Amino acid sequence: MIFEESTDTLLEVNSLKTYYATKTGYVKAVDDVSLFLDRSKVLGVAGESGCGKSTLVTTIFRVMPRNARVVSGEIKFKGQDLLKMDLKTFRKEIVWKDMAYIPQASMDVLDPVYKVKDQMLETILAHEDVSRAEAMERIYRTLESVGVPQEKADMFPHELSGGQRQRVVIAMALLLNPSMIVSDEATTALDVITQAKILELMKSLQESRKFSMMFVTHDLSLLANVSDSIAIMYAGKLVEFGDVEKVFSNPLHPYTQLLIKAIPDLRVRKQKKLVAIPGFPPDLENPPKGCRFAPRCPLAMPVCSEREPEFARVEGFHYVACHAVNRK
Ligand SMILES: Nc1ncnc2c1ncn2[C@@H]1O[C@H](COP(=O)(O)OP(=O)(O)OP(=O)(O)O)[C@@H](O)[C@H]1O
Repeated sequence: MIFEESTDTLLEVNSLKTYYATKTGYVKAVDDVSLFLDRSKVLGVAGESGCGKSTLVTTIFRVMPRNARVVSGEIKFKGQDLLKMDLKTFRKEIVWKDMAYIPQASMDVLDPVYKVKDQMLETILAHEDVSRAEAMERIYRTLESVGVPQEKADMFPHELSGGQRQRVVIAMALLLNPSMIVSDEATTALDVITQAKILELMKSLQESRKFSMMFVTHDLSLLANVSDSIAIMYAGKLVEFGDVEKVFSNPLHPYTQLLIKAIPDLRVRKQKKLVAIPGFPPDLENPPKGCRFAPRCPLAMPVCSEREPEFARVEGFHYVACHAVNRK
């Protein structure tokens, strides 16, 4: 799928399908997803747990579980299909250097047996031909830019608080000055105040350093103030994609509408009753025919359980896959 709205494309995911092989069949975790991210922009990706967000991210970084297969599609980064690159070259030339990853669990990146500075040093020296002294200088500068005092560099990850560890992981991601940073539920494990601080830090770093960011979360409310565009996933499918203002002010897909209704309004003291979405996401090994959201959809029509809705442009940079919207 070609998106005309992309003016300065950095990342382009085209018709991507990533399935997991199981004893009984295939879990269609990412099933024909297309999206893009422009340079110096932020793309927010949201959806309930199990909708395929992490599978999308691990496919981009080629760190999928062993039973995962890319069935079809391409992931173009700076015009080059990452899935076709030799894995060794990809790891040496692209990962960390040009695109970095901040996962939910900081300990997935930080090795507990290395001091912070030694891990950071290794990351720099594995990719760049610089002296140790230059590398150390950069480590201290980067730690400072994320609000971690230099002396913490001598500590082991377990000696830091959860928030500090997450800041160190952000510093790791920044070390080689990548063009894109992907954050997968990077603030989820933190308390609400630390979460807000980390989010603010990531946004200010993105603005000052001008990298592109893909921010993945199950919490749509986090995306309103940081994103330029929003992609909503449901059961392995992209159901809505567009400019952040369009998606928040005029959500078109019934699933997006329900997600937005479920966001508490912090300005109101007495909360109206929050709307929980009834039912559960489908089994991705045997997804329902037609629209995967139809069994839970308040607007479902007979056609919805017959035919899959087309992912189509509604107006400007705003796409949706819904029979009810697209037939209007
Ligand atoms: N290794 C695996 N083998 C089989 N199925 C898997 C595997 N990993 C994930 N899945 C399934 O693939 C689907 C998508 O999972 P994924 O982790 O990508 O979703 P998610 O939106 O990131 O959820 P969460 O936020 O809970 O991680 C889910 O149904 C999940 O159970």
